Amino acid sequence: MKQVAAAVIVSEGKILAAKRKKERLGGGFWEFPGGKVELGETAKEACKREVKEELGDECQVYGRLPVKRTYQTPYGELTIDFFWTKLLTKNLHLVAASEYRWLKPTELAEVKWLEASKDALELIKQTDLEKVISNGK
Ligand SMILES: Nc1nc2c([nH]c(=O)n2[C@H]2C[C@H](O)[C@@H](COP(=O)(O)OP(=O)(O)OP(=O)(O)O)O2)c(=O)[nH]1
Repeated sequence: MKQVAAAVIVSEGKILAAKRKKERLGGGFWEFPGGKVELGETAKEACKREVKEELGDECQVYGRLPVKRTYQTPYGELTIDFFWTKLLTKNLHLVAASEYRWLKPTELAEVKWLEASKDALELIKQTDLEKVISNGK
């Protein structure tokens, strides 16, 4: 089974959404930056690495979102770990996605998300984002 780590990046009350390039699986749909966990790495480490690869930025990874982990998708069965994440420098190089948007929780439904990201979206809407990434954890 494919194991995936995804970053729910929070900044000033907004969440970073990325649009997958057309030619990729799930192309044209929106997702949280991330990708497959590699051999010998934890999901949290993969989350950090993918943010660096896809956005060119360092980040701080906080806790896991308490949502379902296993999803049946058109691309097979996936285990996805979503992590609350904060960028440390905001030097975004938009390398991996075709487009990015910072969305308020109330605006998340304005883009078409991958099906397996939807539990995370629901949870985000119910969460006080200030609390999630405060305390310098
Ligand atoms: N990053 C991410 N992937 C998601 C989300 N929701 C969801 O279903 N996925 C799926 C899409 C893909 O099938 C899989 C992620 O794998 P990927 O192909 O993007 O991984 P990767 O970046 O390592 O890709 P590659 O190097 O093989 O191109 O997880 C999400 O919110 N974020």
